[in-house]
Amino acid sequence: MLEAALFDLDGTLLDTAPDLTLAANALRVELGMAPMREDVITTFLGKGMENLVRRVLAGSLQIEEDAARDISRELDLFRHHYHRVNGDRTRIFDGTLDGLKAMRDAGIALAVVTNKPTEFTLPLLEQTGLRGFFPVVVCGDTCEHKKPHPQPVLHACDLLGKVPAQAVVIGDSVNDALAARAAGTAVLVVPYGYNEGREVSTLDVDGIVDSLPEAAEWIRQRNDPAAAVPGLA
Ligand SMILES: O=C(O)COP(=O)(O)O
Ligand SMILES: [Mg+2]
Repeated sequence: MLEAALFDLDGTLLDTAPDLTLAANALRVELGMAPMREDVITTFLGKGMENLVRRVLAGSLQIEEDAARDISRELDLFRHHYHRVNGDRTRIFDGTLDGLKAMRDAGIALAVVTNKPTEFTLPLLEQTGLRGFFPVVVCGDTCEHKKPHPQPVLHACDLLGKVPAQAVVIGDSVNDALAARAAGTAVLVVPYGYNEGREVSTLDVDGIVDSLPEAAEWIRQRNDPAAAVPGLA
């Protein structure tokens, strides 16, 4: 029985790419680099803020192996720019509210599991009116590891008092899929988010749902298979 749904934030609940692009380009311009297209920067999202800044500095999804290079100054600059615009052009995806309400009404415990740092996540959830849905919010700096590591997923399950077999991760990317599989939860993905430029059909998941109401229906049928097959009930 699925009793908990763990939501990715960027690309699943909220379309945050426009604000992240503004901040990324403000950083590039400040450092004397040309701004980049939003659709390209959108492919850099998913593995957390430090990875994003390394990709933005490299202008490429592939960052140099020199991942040890100290970028604390650039991270501070990015943080400053992102705080200035965070939320301004962010919008809630169609279906987010209806899907969350359907799951809440069905008694499903809801959590956010995002790679976005806490300092940007909580204001966004407040501003968009989503905070009240989530008794548990696990951010990119909550645990030692981020998605695709299973730790934040397992931590959210713990805080909700559920075991992984009772939970489904609902996300948009390879990072959600890998974290969920490693944690032992079910996993659904939406096709409208950010998957580092790749089709979600390439991912190892239990299902692709077009919207969060469809995810709520998937959970309902999974919990009550007879309901999906009239006549067998
Ligand atoms: O911060 C990121 O890189 C992406 O955040 P997400 O885990 O909510 O998609
Ligand atoms: Mg995401």
